[in-house]
Amino acid sequence: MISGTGITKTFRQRGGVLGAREVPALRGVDFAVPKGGAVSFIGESGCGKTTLGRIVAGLETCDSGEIAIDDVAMSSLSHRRRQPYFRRVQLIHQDPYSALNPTRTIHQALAAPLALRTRQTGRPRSWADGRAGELLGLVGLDPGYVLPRYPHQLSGGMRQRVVIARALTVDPEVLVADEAVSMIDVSLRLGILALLKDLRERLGVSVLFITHDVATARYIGTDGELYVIYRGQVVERGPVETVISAPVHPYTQALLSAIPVLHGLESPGDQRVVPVEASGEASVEASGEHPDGCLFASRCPFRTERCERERPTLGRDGGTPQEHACFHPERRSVVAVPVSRR
Ligand SMILES: Nc1ncnc2c1ncn2[C@@H]1O[C@H](COP(=O)(O)OP(=O)(O)OP(=O)(O)O)[C@@H](O)[C@H]1O
Repeated sequence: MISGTGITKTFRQRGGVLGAREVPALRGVDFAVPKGGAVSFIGESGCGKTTLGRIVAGLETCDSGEIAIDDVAMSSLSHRRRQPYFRRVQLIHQDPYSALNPTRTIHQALAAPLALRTRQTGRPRSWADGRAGELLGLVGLDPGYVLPRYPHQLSGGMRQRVVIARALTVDPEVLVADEAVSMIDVSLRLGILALLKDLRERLGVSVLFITHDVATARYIGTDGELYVIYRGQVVERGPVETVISAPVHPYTQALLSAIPVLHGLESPGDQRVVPVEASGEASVEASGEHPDGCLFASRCPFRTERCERERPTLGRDGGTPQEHACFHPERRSVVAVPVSRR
């Protein structure tokens, strides 16, 4: 079990005509990934998803807040004593090509972490060779074909499976999948998602899934939780199906309404929510408009004077089944953006 409380991170960006500026990437994020569970974070580009994934995997530190692994607060440990805990959390990047050394065969890529694991667990050296084949089989690859090859000799989907196999060498308890299928050919994506789902079931590994795509979040964990993140703040959180079928925060509604559908197949609805702008950077720039108010106020069609003055926090006000950070939570029909069949 891994959890985060009040995770906050601000980056200082240099350069540009305005000189240095502070970019709040995460603003007090709370989360919990139960053992064997699936939690998805969804939001537009720049909302802080990758930063959160890196903090959870121990690759980045937060400015304030606490990460706890199996109820042990990471801040209470020295850097060295933290490492065995963070080893239980493995990050799977979106780009499987850059994650693998192009000058090493897959056998070599797996041999190093397996040699370490062999020493840690006191197993005989011969165990590592057998384990490499076992792990490749587990992720749906033929070891005889894959082991002697270099990354460029494999397809994107196969490379991502190798990256997942390498993550499994240390027997992790949590996989953090950051846009794990976004750089893979569309035809191969479903296979990788099915694999992550299968690993959850077979190995009991938890998955923290980071995506901008509602459909993949739904696929990975229909029994899990969905966190909708906007400019570093969680604005809606609840069971995946509840949040997707009955979103109450206008941002979630806008995010869902931005899903294109073919003419004639739109969801029925009577109230249109403004689609989300493509650029997260643009919304960051808009932050000056309501410095103390709701982060979404400047783009929200339902804002009131209170929203511009006060920032809502995550809670269940209004009797909704899911948590939300909105003064006007309401189920509104989401009308997907129609696109032409041609
Ligand atoms: N190392 C860094 N230095 C400065 N700013 C950063 C750094 N990493 C992230 N940021 C900024 O923090 C904000 C959140 O970035 P992050 O990559 O976490 O978002 P994201 O939701 O994962 O976006 P994307 O889907 O485009 O990767 C962005 O405004 C980004 O420009």
